[in-house]
Amino acid sequence: MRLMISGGGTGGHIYPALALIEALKEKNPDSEVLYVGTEKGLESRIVPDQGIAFKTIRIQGFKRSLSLQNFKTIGLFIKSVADAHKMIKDFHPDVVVGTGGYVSGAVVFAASLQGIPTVIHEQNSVVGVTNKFLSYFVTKIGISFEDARAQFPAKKVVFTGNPRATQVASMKPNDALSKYGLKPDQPTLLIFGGSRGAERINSATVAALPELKKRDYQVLFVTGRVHFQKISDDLRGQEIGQNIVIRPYIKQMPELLPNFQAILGRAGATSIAEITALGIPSILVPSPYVTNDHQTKNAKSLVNNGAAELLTEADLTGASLLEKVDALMTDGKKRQKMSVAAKAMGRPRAAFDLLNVLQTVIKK
Ligand SMILES: CC(=O)N[C@H]1[C@@H](OP(=O)(O)OP(=O)(O)OC[C@H]2O[C@@H](n3ccc(=O)[nH]c3=O)[C@H](O)[C@@H]2O)O[C@H](CO)[C@@H](O)[C@@H]1O
Repeated sequence: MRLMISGGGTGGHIYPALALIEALKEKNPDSEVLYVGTEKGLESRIVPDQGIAFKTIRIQGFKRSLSLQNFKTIGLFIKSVADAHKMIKDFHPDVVVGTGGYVSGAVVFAASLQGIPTVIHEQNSVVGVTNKFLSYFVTKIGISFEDARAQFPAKKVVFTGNPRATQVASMKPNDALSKYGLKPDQPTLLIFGGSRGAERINSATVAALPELKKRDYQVLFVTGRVHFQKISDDLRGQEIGQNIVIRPYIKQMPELLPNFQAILGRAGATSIAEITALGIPSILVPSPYVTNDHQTKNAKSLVNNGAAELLTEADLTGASLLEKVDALMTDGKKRQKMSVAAKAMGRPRAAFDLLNVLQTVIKK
């Protein structure tokens, strides 16, 4: 198969694309893949690292309010569609896939204009702007939450789950924590705010550190690259504690994930796919800054099934974080229940189910 794929901006759009590529290479090692992203998005750091062919186009997002900038954006969109058009002509894909972000809008739209089979993948329960636009042109749409179905043309929708689930589901506990200076045999909590980090989760964690360092469990606190320097500066001279490790970003999240007894984090859709694939108990702090509050919806789908706990950003302080985390890390029975409930929601075959969708549109 010759696959052209595009997903950009944040990890939540990029990792599902990489997981789909991994599944394709497993089933069909001779496949050719070209990933199209932007220079500015996280994909320009993440994708070439994986040894995947990567090209960029320029694009920018629309402002939600009426703005002169939007005229420039329309100009850039037309140019980026033309650039994508040329890349498609050169690469001759059998299918073009978009996993979200503005860049996938230009690439998938250009492919559909050329009559090439196209598939988009929606990770969230509330559909993103780009995928909503593309849904009128594409051949098929893979979704990860049933709630998304009604927001798309019904005939095109296939429930696949999020391909990232497949990539992490097969991972077993291992000693990867030792690479970060943590003990593999000790209960460990991951605190992180999605692929870019979250300032409020970071500040609440920093406030809780003087207590966290006295605990029997370990904490891996991942700040997000942009926040790391400031946190390091703020903590300079303070004794952090042997059981706490602070990092800007984790490149090898799949191998680390099975080693956590619990996670405190945002409720981004790809994080949720990982949590449910592995059955990891979690405390979710949905970002209130995303379109239509979709992270709250993502989080509630777990909370309503007893798979996770909710901590709203409005209620998030060092003290409330500590209280929730302590309660979970010291109650093995509760974690066990949440783990079973979370795992029941997992979609470990998602990448292969999405791959099947690609194969059916190519055959057509
Ligand atoms: C602020 C924002 O717009 N967030 C959106 C973005 O979130 P975001 O990009 O944060 O995506 P998710 O939380 O869904 O996924 C983050 C991904 O990054 C990985 N990771 C994270 C940190 C790290 O150090 N290393 C690492 O590999 C995680 O393992 C996961 O695979 O896309 C999601 C999927 O469309 C949406 O649901 C979120 O609402």
